[in-house]
Amino acid sequence: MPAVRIEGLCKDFGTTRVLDGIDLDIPRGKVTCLIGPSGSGKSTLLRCVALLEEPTDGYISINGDPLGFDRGPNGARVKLPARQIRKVRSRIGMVFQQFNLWPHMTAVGNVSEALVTVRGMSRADAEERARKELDAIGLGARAGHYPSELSGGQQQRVAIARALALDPGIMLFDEPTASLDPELTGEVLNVMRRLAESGMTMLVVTHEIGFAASVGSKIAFLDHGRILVEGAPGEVFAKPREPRIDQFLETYLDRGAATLL
Ligand SMILES: Nc1ncnc2c1ncn2[C@@H]1O[C@H](COP(=O)(O)OP(=O)(O)OP(=O)(O)O)[C@@H](O)[C@H]1O
Repeated sequence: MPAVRIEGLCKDFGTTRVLDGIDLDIPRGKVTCLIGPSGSGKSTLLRCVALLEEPTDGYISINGDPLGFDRGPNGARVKLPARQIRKVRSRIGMVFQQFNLWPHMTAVGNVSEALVTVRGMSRADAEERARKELDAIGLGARAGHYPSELSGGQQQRVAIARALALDPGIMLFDEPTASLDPELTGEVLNVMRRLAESGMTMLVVTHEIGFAASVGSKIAFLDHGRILVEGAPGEVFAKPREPRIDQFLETYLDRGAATLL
């Protein structure tokens, strides 16, 4: 059973259909990357899996458990009760393009807060756990620093530690390096690469084609709300390619990635 199964997923904003019947399995313990032109629906798809957007139609399941909606009698689509939704949703961690750290809290405060408020841990236990998470991503020495005292790359690593502290089974990343200067991108990608090596199930929206080609075991190329091509990097990027993928690569391919393809 895949970690995440997406079936017939559709999302409309007003009269515009942004996701148009997405079927995708996210394998357990692997990295799946969503790539595609701007506006193709990548973030919307990820946000539906995180339940930050309510799908207009279709189904998502996490380890076989329905997320948000289930099939009811007579094939009707039934919204699940809030408590059930929260339980399945709690297995998912998410990292955004913007780091969204609390400015008035230190790194350790940012990582430990949800452990206290959501998981009910004591403040002392939560801070001990937070320090371990920060150590693991090389930020142990910055535990007492405020976000304004950290670089963008360090702030994003704190955001990753914050998500990991809640022990998610699946991590979603929405263009986590898009707001970083190129010299800070590498440190965040390295943390993600190590997380992948540890066997974390990851779904990553990225324009970092080199990362997708080297770390992703599955790539889904979205175009106008549909999956145009899906497969291992070797299949998706093999020549001759879909003309839409060629066009996309011309726009986004950096020199580092060009040597990989
Ligand atoms: N809340 C919203 N209300 C209305 N339209 C939206 C909303 N969110 C996204 N859209 C539209 O849905 C389409 C897909 O957006 P989405 O952000 O999912 O694309 P994307 O592939 O992630 O793009 P990018 O690479 O630029 O981030 C776009 O046309 C966008 O304008």
